[in-house]
Amino acid sequence: MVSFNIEAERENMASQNVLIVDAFNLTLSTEGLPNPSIYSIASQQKRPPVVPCGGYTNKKKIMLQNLETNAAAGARPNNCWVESIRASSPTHMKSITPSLLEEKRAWIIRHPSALDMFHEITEASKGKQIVMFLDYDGTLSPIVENPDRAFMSGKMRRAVRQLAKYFPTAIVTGRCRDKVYDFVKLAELYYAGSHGMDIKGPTKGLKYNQKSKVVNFQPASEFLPLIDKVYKVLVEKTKSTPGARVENNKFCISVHFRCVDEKKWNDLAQKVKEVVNEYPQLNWRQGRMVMEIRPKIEWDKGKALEFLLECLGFADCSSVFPVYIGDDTTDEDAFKILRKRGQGFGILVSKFPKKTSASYSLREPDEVMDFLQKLVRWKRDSAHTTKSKV
Ligand SMILES: O=P(O)(O)OC[C@H]1O[C@H](O[C@H]2O[C@H](CO)[C@@H](O)[C@H](O)[C@H]2O)[C@H](O)[C@@H](O)[C@@H]1O
Repeated sequence: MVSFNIEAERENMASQNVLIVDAFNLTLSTEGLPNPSIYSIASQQKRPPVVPCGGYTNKKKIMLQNLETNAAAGARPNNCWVESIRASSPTHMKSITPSLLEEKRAWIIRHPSALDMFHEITEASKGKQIVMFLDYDGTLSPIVENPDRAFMSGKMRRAVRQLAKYFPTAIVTGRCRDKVYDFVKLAELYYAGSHGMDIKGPTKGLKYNQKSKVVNFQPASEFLPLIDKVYKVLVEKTKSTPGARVENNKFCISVHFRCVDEKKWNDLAQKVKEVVNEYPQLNWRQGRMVMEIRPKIEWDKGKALEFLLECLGFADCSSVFPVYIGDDTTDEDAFKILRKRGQGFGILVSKFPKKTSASYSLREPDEVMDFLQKLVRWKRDSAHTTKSKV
């Protein structure tokens, strides 16, 4: 039986900018498009072809608006984007109806809980080397208002430490690598910061494969001075917007609006857009109540995943089983790569139906921890069984 807390669902939808619209009889999907975030009905002339999205049926539709498309086209920030976030906030959103609950059930069938499907997942991994990829915010730590206080719990840290004893483990995050290391504090992990643009291998040597290489990779290093400069400009430009916060993530910049009065969202987006428009080498996309500004290079979390597999000596290996767990639109790049390779699985952390290329779901960081602990117990038990047979 699927049950969920409506208020929590609303908050989650609001924080991830998903809008459920009664009035439109359209179904939009981001299938097959680069970096899907949110597609807008209002920007129909510009939006890429619409593909029916089989899962979302009936009168209620998920309306998606792609900020990145607008940004790339040099458009003004789309009012529809602000409207979509506003309309999905707890105070504005319409009630959750039986048909939405029905959609939720249908979604869970397509993206079942990785905890419920644990046996199937481990069966599929048999004889293969599991490699773990973990996003940070919203996956290992709960979403909080102040990004500097997004601490992971001691229990979660112990779970990740145990995990890394059995499987090569990487943190793949939009954050600056040093900052995420300060939160995670585990030297035995691989870290891919700035959405994969800053990758470093373990400082505490762990060798899983004789072919593995030392890792230290920064594909956007020439953008460093530009990012620094634009960060300063954005701080200056947004300082008059109460609650706005600009975070320097080394190779990218986050402009947070979680604490900004929603009446000011449009203004803020306009300011950010004006700055980004002056630098054709940069673009932006949307995360959870955040605008992410980054270099226009062909690099993302999916590419980082492939790069790390290669470093670990698993480039053309059919016996590797990558598992990627993440909650944000930027994690979709990695989920897609796994589908394309036909290896391993993506697990989306979300409490509500959301278009995703992940195969499974987990509702929140606590469930991620349960899953990681279960994986460690399973590995320990199977190692024990193998030994006793010998
Ligand atoms: O790839 P991730 O590890 O998920 O990082 C993406 C962004 O996460 C952080 O922002 C998000 O979490 C904050 C703390 O819970 C929250 O306040 C914010 O609204 C979220 O968007 C981080 O601060 C950003 O720099 C990352 O890019």
